[in-house]
Amino acid sequence: MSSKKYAIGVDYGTESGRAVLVDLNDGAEIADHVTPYPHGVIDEALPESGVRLGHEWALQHPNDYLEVLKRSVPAVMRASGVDPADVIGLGIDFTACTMLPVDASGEPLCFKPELKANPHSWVKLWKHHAAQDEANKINAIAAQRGEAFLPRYGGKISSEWMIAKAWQILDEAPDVYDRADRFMEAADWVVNQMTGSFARNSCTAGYKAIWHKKEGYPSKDFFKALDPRLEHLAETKLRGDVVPLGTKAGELTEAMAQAMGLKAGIAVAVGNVDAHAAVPGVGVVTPGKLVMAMGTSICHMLLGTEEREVEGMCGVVEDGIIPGYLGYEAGQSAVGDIFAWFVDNSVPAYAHEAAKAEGENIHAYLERKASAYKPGEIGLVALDWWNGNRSVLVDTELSGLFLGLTLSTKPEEMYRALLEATAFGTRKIVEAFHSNGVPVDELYACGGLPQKNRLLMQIYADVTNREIKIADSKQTPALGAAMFGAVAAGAANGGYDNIVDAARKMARVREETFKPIPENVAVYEKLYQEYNALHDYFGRGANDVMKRLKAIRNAALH
Ligand SMILES: Nc1ncnc2c1ncn2[C@@H]1O[C@H](COP(=O)(O)OP(=O)(O)O)[C@@H](O)[C@H]1O
Ligand SMILES: O=C(CO)[C@@H](O)[C@@H](O)COP(=O)(O)O
Repeated sequence: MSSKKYAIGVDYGTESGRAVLVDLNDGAEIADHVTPYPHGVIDEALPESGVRLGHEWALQHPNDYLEVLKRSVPAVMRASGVDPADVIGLGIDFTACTMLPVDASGEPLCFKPELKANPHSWVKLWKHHAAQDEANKINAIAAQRGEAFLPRYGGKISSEWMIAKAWQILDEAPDVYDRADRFMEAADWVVNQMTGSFARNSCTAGYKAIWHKKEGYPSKDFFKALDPRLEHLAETKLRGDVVPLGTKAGELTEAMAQAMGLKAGIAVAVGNVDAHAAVPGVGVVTPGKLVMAMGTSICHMLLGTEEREVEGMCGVVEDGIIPGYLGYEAGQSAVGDIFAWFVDNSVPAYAHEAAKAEGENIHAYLERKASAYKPGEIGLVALDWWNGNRSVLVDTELSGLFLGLTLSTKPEEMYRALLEATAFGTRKIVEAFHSNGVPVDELYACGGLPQKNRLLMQIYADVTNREIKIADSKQTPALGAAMFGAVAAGAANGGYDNIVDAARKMARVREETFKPIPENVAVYEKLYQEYNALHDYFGRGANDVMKRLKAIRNAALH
């Protein structure tokens, strides 16, 4: 045992989970290890039974999450050579709302032989979008009843969230609904597997399950108005104490400690949302600083001192990110995913070959070629709705659009247009907050994208006309999760008593920042007006062609 103390943060992403061992003195990331989920994202057919899934479905296998603990935690311990006796706490962060039905002992219903061929018994991943009908009804009924919670979620409850997903289970698989003792966030379920605790964290409950610190869940009357069978949802299948971030959920059990190569009894913090854990991870503990967790999607987080209504925000939750502040969240449901789609589906062989000849990956090749253009020179504008629109329109039925294509358009121009489109989407969000009394003075970026694509970051600075600071940490959500693990352990055990102290000691940003270039800002201002016009035309009902196309496609499929 040494005088140095450590915590482990485990970050559960969409495709993989990673464990990071962190030095509690300065936040140094001593070792990290990634475990790709053995079953990945299940969006075509169920494992074993082969049952086919519908459009917009996205499931996961709960055992994959435990695999991450069993493979990646021992791997970081081995690689670091740190004595397990010096690891005092563990925290996790997760995609959300990623939810699953479990029985009274916490066993996922998809483990039961008689239920495993039913898709509704599996984990519904955050990007499972098949509960849109339920979400539409939730919104219509909540608006009609004048429910006070609706403005706190930007006027719309998303199909990605807990109530819509639970209701979809009831609608389509009432037997699975009846068998479910609880619906749990995967974040809370993994903590349950490590500790035995059924505590629910206030972050996922607040942002994803319409829970409020003072008012709790929506009323029984509201649930009954949705469907009489849902009347008791909150006190039955959503029951469990909702506790603040940084709370110790419990202690690591003997069995899990053995499997993970750690000491039994160490503090395990309640779970957190990946994007939200990144906020203290970049050292943001005060208002005015918008944190962008940039990867397959972007989540935008911001602290405020007052509760404001902001169109299309994902939510405002008291203490939802940092205790003492209102935590605001907005987001874009596809960003890196759009670039991935483009390189996988729309880049011709000659470009792939040229990239290969240069020894570059295809993104780096397209970034280099796209950097040769000045803003405006490509003559294209795109709408970044390949996975629907999460903010500010909150509509998963919207889809992508390219405008300005000609016979001479090159793949790198289209790539640049997509980078710009996602930047315009972020600007829309920045403006929604800023003009509604939640100031955005600076941007902070973390996640995979800022490290992968400099052009992208410069475009974001130019389009938003704001300086962007970049997290020094490569694994910012995991660092944030480890900080909460240290808070769960407490200062008396070598950790911290609160997240602000932990962030001050452990978080860093890089010296280099991305600053807006005035001549680029001026051109992007014009392009943004064009984006905005298209955004409103296709997104606010003037032309619902995107929805009609989906309806025609659905009819053709049946
Ligand atoms: N050079 C690049 N430029 C832009 N996007 C990239 C580049 N390389 C990979 N991507 C995209 O980054 C995303 C992965 O981001 P990352 O932060 O690592 O993952 P996650 O969001 O799952 O945590 C993928 O969607 C991928 O298409
Ligand atoms: O919805 C949220 C956060 O609210 C995210 O968990 C979800 O967008 C997934 O994020 P990543 O793409 O894994 O960064």
